Amino acid sequence: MTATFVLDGVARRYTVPGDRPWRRVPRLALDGVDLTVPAGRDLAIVGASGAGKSTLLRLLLALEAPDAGTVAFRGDAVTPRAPGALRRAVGVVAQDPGSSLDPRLPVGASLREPLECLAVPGNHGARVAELLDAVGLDPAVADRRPAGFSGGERQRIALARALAARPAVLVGDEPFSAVDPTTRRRLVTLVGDLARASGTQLLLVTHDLGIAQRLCADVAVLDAGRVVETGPVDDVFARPVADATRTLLDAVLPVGAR
Ligand SMILES: Nc1ncnc2c1ncn2[C@@H]1O[C@H](COP(=O)(O)OP(=O)(O)OP(=O)(O)O)[C@@H](O)[C@H]1O
Repeated sequence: MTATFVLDGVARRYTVPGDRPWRRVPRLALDGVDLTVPAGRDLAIVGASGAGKSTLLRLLLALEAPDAGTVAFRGDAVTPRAPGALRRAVGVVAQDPGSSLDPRLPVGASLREPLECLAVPGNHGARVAELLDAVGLDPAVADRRPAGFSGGERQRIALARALAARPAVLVGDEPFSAVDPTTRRRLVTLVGDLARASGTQLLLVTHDLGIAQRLCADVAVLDAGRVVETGPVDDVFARPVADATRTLLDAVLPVGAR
């Protein structure tokens, strides 16, 4: 079966302010990344702050082009100019639900948007009600604007929006970080259940190794712009090979210990 994503020798360079106001220096956010995401295998991308995780997602989503190397989605090269089938097949949920929900629109209209943009057949009103119900909200709230919801509720709505057009792949950049631990636990279970029910493949960036293990079969560890370890999440966490993986595992605070 064709892999969902294949990255081959991908590099991404930004220029950032240097030691003088007029100086700009290059910073390599991704440095020769080779990564294959097989179809049907949920993948967590983990790594320290600044390792390049969000940059990797932006390239996978064809929001930015690599400076070197190629990104392919289901066998076809993707770039911002030629995203191909990517936009239709992938739902995206960001860390900050505010960024995916228009504050001026009632949430029902926000949920309808992807259905209309992608000309999804069927009754959109009924689908919106079904989505709100699936994420544990009363469909009657469709008339309210995002400001009328808590952070956790907004994150649920953002999730419903990302799943609205029944994407083959759900890409999330820290989608559970903006909520309290109880809501997070509920959302993690919800995402797992919804993804399983609809056969949606998950591709998640997370700092939370527990979430990575709970939701994903595989993990890729990023360090300083390189993939330093990949494999089944249980194996990698039980027998880490890369120093960066060990450092991440050592940093997890066990509850109950002092
Ligand atoms: N638009 C940009 N302009 C300049 N530098 C950038 C830009 N985006 C990312 N970088 C730099 O590239 C590197 C990787 O950033 P990225 O956001 O991908 O890391 P990350 O692993 O997602 O970090 P975090 O976990 O803190 O979100 C960092 O050094 C960052 O400062």
